[in-house]
Amino acid sequence: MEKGASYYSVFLNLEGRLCVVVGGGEVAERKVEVLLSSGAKVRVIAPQITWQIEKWADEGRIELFKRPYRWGDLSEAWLCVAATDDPEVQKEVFSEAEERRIFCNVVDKPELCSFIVPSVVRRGRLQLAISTSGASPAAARRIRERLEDEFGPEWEVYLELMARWRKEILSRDLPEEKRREIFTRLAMAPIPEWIRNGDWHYIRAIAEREGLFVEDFFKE
Ligand SMILES: C[C@@]1(CC(=O)O)C2=NC(=C\c3[nH]c(c(CCC(=O)O)c3CC(=O)O)Cc3[nH]c(c(CC(=O)O)c3CCC(=O)O)/C=C3\N/C(=C\2)[C@@H](CCC(=O)O)[C@]3(C)CC(=O)O)/[C@H]1CCC(=O)O
Ligand SMILES: NC(=O)c1ccc[n+]([C@@H]2O[C@H](COP(=O)([O-])OP(=O)(O)OC[C@H]3O[C@@H](n4cnc5c(N)ncnc54)[C@H](O)[C@@H]3O)[C@@H](O)[C@H]2O)c1
Repeated sequence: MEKGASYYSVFLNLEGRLCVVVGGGEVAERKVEVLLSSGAKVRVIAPQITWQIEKWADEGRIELFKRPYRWGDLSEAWLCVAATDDPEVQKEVFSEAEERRIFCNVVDKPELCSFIVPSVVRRGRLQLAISTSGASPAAARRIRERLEDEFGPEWEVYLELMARWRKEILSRDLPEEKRREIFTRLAMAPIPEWIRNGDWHYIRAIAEREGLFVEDFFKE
């Protein structure tokens, strides 16, 4: 059985960092969209582009070089994506990336990728990233759809609440063990379910028990 790479999962902070996408078709567009939502500075290099990529360029959200890729285009990049329909160009982009030690996603060749992109469920600060290590992108999508049903929008609210409580608890002068006990108690409570059902009184009760504040969080 073909084994493939054993990938290392990370969450990159791309805020303000240049990411170069070579190619401007449907797949490039999908990759650009995710890069933009991660705060990356995006440069697209392609002679033909989708209307959406054109629109992002017109709005100044991305930089667009409307021409074929040439060696040197990756010089300032932190990360790149090769999303053309030309296998030769894909190889050239990958070899420039390797030479410059820039991570490169070659969308039609998992063997050439130095990183691959997961399927993601996003709920505010929660991200569930799913990968099949390239075995089946369609299966990754299916798993995402199942997780989307299980982890609804209430998880965004829940994590805002937990982040706020965590900050408050950390500001108390408590021994680490005590703190951990509180975090565990809060994490074990079915708070997302209560949020979903609008059971604010349960949430208020658990907060009060821990001496936490919720009044201005839920505007009923
Ligand atoms: C997760 C997601 C993120 C994203 O693209 O940003 C993603 N592909 C998605 C969807 C998707 N891609 C394809 C289909 C059609 C069905 C099918 O072929 O299965 C569907 C399903 C659909 O569109 O419904 C076709 C396809 N994809 C790749 C190849 C080449 C090959 O495998 O050889 C071909 C054949 C091309 C052809 O022959 O024409 C390769 C890759 N696609 C990956 C990621 C990486 C591995 C991810 C993993 O498995 O862990 C990897 C290795 C490289 C990379 O792109 O990073 C996104 C899910 C979005 C969502 O959640 O809905
Ligand atoms: N990874 C994935 O999720 C996934 C999904 C579907 C398809 N694919 C594969 O990804 C590839 C791209 O798919 P698509 O539908 O976006 O293709 P497409 O035909 O819509 O777009 C190809 C793009 O490549 C550009 N291009 C061609 N030569 C170039 C060059 N020398 N320099 C710069 N840009 C150049 C074109 O201008 C065009 O914008 C295909 O090989 C496809 O099989 C990958």
